[in-house]
Amino acid sequence: MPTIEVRGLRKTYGTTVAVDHIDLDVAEGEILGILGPNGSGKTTTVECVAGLRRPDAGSLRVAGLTPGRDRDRLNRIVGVQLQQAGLQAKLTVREALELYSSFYEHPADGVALAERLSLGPKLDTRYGKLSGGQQQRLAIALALVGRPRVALLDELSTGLDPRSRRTVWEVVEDARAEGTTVLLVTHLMEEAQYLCDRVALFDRGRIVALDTPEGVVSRTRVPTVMSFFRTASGSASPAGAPDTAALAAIDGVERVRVREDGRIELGLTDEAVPEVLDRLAAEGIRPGRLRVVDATLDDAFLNLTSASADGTGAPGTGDTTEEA
Ligand SMILES: Nc1ncnc2c1ncn2[C@@H]1O[C@H](COP(=O)(O)OP(=O)(O)OP(=O)(O)O)[C@@H](O)[C@H]1O
Repeated sequence: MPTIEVRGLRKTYGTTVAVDHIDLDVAEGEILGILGPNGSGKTTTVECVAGLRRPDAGSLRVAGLTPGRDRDRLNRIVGVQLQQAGLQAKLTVREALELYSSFYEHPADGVALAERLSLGPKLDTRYGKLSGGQQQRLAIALALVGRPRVALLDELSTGLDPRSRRTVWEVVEDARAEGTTVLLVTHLMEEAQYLCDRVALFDRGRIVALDTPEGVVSRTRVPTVMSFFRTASGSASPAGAPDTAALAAIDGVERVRVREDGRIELGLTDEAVPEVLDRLAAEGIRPGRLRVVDATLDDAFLNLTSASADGTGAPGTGDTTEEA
């Protein structure tokens, strides 16, 4: 039986449908990441799983318990990190850790966890006096200090510097190694790729892909990304506006865009790469600083989700720059 089971979840706020028809299983010991554009329903889903919001329809089970109904029992086995921690400003780091440890049967050593997250020197500092990054790390420590069976982490490392982020990832990995099942929301593709066994890609309140990070990437019809600066043959200078329509017409080319820095980027099949090079050569264009790389989760995200934030764009047109 999955540790987290979501079936047919629907949640509306007035006339806004935040999520609809969400089905999601998280296996014991799994780290599942939720990705998606702003307003696609990620936080709403996590808050429903945490029992903080009541769904309009659907069913939820967390370690055999029903969020909302079994609140007290759930609070003893679930650790939650929300975007707004909602801690009292006067509470010190040490007091907060002690308070949260007291909710659980077998908590970790809170001071050691704080030290790991570089909060050792701040143990006697009040929450309200911590920097944003320190508050964020404390929220993560509080979510994990109880060695919870399930951790729900919303925007785990948003706003953290690269070193802190890496430490946070290691802390989450260690929690999983001790048996914690993790559902996390992230905007960082690197984080999803590093940490998550599977990712659920949300778009406009629905799941549009649910697979391993590699599986989601392979689902886009463009396994390869080729990019270059357009320079005239024998010259290093830019050679004017590119004919993106001609490139887009090549068989196997799915997407062409001109990035802000002028780099031309194509999403395409492997087979189309020589075709594109031939076309450029025929037109007397020398591709400058040519890069041909495998598509990443970033590319899949752009390819599979709506163009604009908050779900007003059409699916599959992930770029806001020029599109051919
Ligand atoms: N308390 C609320 N009252 C009214 N509408 C809400 C409320 N919370 C969320 N919404 C709306 O529900 C939709 C989903 O919001 P949600 O916060 O779940 O998205 P999200 O994917 O977590 O977004 P973000 O990446 O910006 O955090 C959005 O249209 C949002 O405006």
